[in-house]
Amino acid sequence: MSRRLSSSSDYAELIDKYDTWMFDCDGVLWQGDNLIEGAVQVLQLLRERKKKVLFVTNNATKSRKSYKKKFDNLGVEAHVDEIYGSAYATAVYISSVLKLPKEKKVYVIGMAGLEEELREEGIPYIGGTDPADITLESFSLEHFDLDPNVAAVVCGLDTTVNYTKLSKAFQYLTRNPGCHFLVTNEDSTYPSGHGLLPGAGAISAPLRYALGKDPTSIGKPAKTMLDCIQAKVHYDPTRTIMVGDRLNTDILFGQAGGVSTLLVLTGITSEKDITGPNASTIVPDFVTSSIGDLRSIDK
Ligand SMILES: O=C(O)[C@H](O)[C@H](O)COP(=O)(O)O
Ligand SMILES: [Mg+2]
Repeated sequence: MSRRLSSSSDYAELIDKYDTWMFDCDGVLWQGDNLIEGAVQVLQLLRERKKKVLFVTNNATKSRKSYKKKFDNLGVEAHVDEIYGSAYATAVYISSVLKLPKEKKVYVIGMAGLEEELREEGIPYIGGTDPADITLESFSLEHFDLDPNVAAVVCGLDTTVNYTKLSKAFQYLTRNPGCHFLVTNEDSTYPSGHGLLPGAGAISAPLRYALGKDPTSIGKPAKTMLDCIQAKVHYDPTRTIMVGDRLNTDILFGQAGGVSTLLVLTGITSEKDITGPNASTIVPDFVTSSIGDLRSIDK
């Protein structure tokens, strides 16, 4: 049973109990470019109390550096080494786990953030934002030159996905022996500033169906994301809390990582998902309406 938080003493107790705060982004700190009310003040009061603040997002459209710009633009204090995105974790997974030979490259279904993190890790790639692939022309297999050096296909949230990208990815995954099928994350939906949109999981779904096989998923709740953080940050899991808006990514991620979990209802998950006959079997430790609620300790 989750503990519902509502009073300023509840929040004061919570803040005293945890030294490291892992924050999901979409649906917790913001929706699109709209900040959640009180999010900035809460991050400030945690920093004033010398708490470690980390940002752990499945959104692969941005790199850590472009996220830093978003934080700056929104007036939220954040540092690149506090930001862990699935694009970064995917690039690190390819360089440190797959260790592709240097002549090998990745075919990308995804956006600039993913490409930037691949470049940062020195991983060559094709596809992605290449205008040749962002086309409404019908795909011609007859004129398609298969690149034998493509050793992995990576699929993330891509608002320019089309039949050409899916077809090229399908060719590499079915014709290049041992070609790895990776997805940055599997979120079914994305909480934009104007409502729900299909998520990264919906972008890779056609490929999974066509291939009849599941990819390796890097983002939350996968351990690969936690490995990425633990490689850089020391924290005590018993004094760490993961704050998220999605049960099957953020809360499962926290539970798998042995840290406590706080669910907020400003994003994907709503009251009906956690109460009543159809309540999820994923049960967070704590629930509160919004991250902004924690401001009440200062009142
Ligand atoms: O479709 C997606 O990629 C997700 O909806 C989105 O990116 C989730 O981001 P997060 O809530 O983990 O910050
Ligand atoms: Mg979220």
